[in-house]
Amino acid sequence: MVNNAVEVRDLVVERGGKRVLPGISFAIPEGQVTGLLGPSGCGKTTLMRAIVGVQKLRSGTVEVLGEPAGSRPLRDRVGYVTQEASVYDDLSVTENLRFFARVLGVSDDGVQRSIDAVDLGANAAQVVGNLSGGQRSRVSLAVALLDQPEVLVLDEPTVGLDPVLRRDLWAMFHRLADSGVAVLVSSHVMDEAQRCDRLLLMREGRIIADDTPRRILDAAGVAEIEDAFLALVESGAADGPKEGVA
Ligand SMILES: Nc1ncnc2c1ncn2[C@@H]1O[C@H](COP(=O)(O)OP(=O)(O)OP(=O)(O)O)[C@@H](O)[C@H]1O
Repeated sequence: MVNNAVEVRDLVVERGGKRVLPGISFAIPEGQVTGLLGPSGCGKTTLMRAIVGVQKLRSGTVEVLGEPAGSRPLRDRVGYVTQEASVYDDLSVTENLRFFARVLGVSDDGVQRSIDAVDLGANAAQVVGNLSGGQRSRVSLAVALLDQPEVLVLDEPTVGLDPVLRRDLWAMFHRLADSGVAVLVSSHVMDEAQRCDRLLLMREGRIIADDTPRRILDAAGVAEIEDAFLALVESGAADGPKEGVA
């Protein structure tokens, strides 16, 4: 049986006076890579913020590993990588990792393991300020991996990466999932959909599909997720809240 790492019920979030999430419910299983896909501005980041517990909720509940999102017992069990690299530009890759390892109480073995996991071994001694955008975001990812989280939330981790690196990162997400981690990856690029075990398709704050890529394609009778998305929008699936927790 697949256990759910995250359960969201009737979640309503308002930002700047606007209802960004109008009341959504869904679950994210452990041991799988779940893709959160939808156009820019549809609410992906807001939803991820709610899952990691840094977003004020208007109503509804978000449970992670059986605990309220953001609660103390989850501190070292949930990893979050934002779109902005949150590392020190004037330190090298290794120095950054050592710094955060000390803060988190992780041994130096963890530093090397994290650097290897994101394939930055060749850049380990380089100052982060001199790295490319994609390399910098991989340093943030390495930091998030330090304490071996059970839930890993990644906001558009593959933006701007070349195809080889993208492929390698997706392979790493699947390795983590195979070890039991619930990996949630957002993207506004629909062609990343096929790399996910499950998909949450999102539009204007609502989840319009929650299933495997195969079943979403079959249900719409199309070959591409982008076409399935369009078919769901045209069929009106995007107009009302989707009921139930998968
Ligand atoms: N700090 C904020 N104050 C007010 N409104 C906000 C704030 N941050 C985001 N919003 C609004 O909330 C909505 C959802 O934004 P969000 O960043 O969650 O979307 P997204 O799907 O992650 O977009 P992207 O793919 O471009 O990152 C947008 O309409 C946005 O304008």
